[in-house]
Amino acid sequence: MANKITFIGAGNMASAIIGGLIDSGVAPSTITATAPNDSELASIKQRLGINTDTDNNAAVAEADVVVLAVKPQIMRTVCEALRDSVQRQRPLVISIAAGLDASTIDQWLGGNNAMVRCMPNTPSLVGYGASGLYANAKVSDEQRDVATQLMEAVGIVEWVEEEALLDAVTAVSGSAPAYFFLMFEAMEEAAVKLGLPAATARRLAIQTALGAATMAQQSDKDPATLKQNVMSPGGTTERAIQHMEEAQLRTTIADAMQACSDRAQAMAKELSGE
Ligand SMILES: NC(=O)C1=CN([C@@H]2O[C@H](COP(=O)(O)OP(=O)(O)OC[C@H]3O[C@@H](n4cnc5c(N)ncnc54)[C@H](O)[C@@H]3O)[C@@H](O)[C@H]2O)C=CC1
Ligand SMILES: O=C(O)[C@@H]1CCC=N1
Repeated sequence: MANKITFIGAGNMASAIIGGLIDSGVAPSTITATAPNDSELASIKQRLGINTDTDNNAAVAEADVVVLAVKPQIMRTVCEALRDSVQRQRPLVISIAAGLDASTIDQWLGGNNAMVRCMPNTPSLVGYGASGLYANAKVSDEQRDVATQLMEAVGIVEWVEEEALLDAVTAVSGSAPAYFFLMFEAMEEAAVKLGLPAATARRLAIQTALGAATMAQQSDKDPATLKQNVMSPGGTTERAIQHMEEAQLRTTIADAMQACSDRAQAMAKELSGE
């Protein structure tokens, strides 16, 4: 891992990644996180033993890697204020902000930067993240490895070679935890109608999702085969799946993911000021 990593922003995602890095053996003394006020930083400093700073420029001055982990809406202001420090230091810049193109952030930072754009998801907070990564032409193989290691500290990593594909990543993993949470809500409501206590239903549904995901991950069979294995001919599962297919669940999912990807594109335009 590179010598010095600075996180601009010390919120949920930054602290999840920092926690993962420390668990994977990175020395806390090599990590710095920034935020506008000391009270937020005090708790992360105490919990994780890292360096903290309320001055973004000072924190970037010696960094090999800068992770931009502020909300997309304030990214422009934050980057423009960092421009001189970044141009002087030339770190690898990794943005985890949703909906902001690498080229837009690069411009705000003065241009010609080695930029990685990452689309993470919230299960990164519990070490089960799934991140899509894209690198611009300035990023070296070594820097790619650094970005991979960084995001693998909180889950799995997939690289895409075209930035536009991050919109598809947003649809399949960035936003997707919410699809499964919706499924849990719906299953719990339906189970309550069938007579189960809500807490029992929730526990059973969540454990079933965990079990199905673990099986799908560990098995050499594809999801269609695993599904078929649950469906006894003329049995209960077959009836449930038949109902979902007739109700066009696949089309609903496809349409939802298309809408998600379309919104990612529109957000990129809005946020870049186009
Ligand atoms: N794909 C996804 O599901 C997710 C993507 N993200 C992306 O990660 C980024 C961070 O999100 P969260 O950690 O959830 O946000 P958060 O609100 O928890 O953290 C933002 C941090 O930025 C700090 N901050 C605000 N102004 C600052 C400034 N001028 N200088 C330095 N720090 C400043 C705040 O104090 C806070 O520590 C966002 O851009 C978001 O789009 C985050 C969560 C999930
Ligand atoms: O909903 C959003 O806009 C962000 C991007 C991916 C997950 N959350």
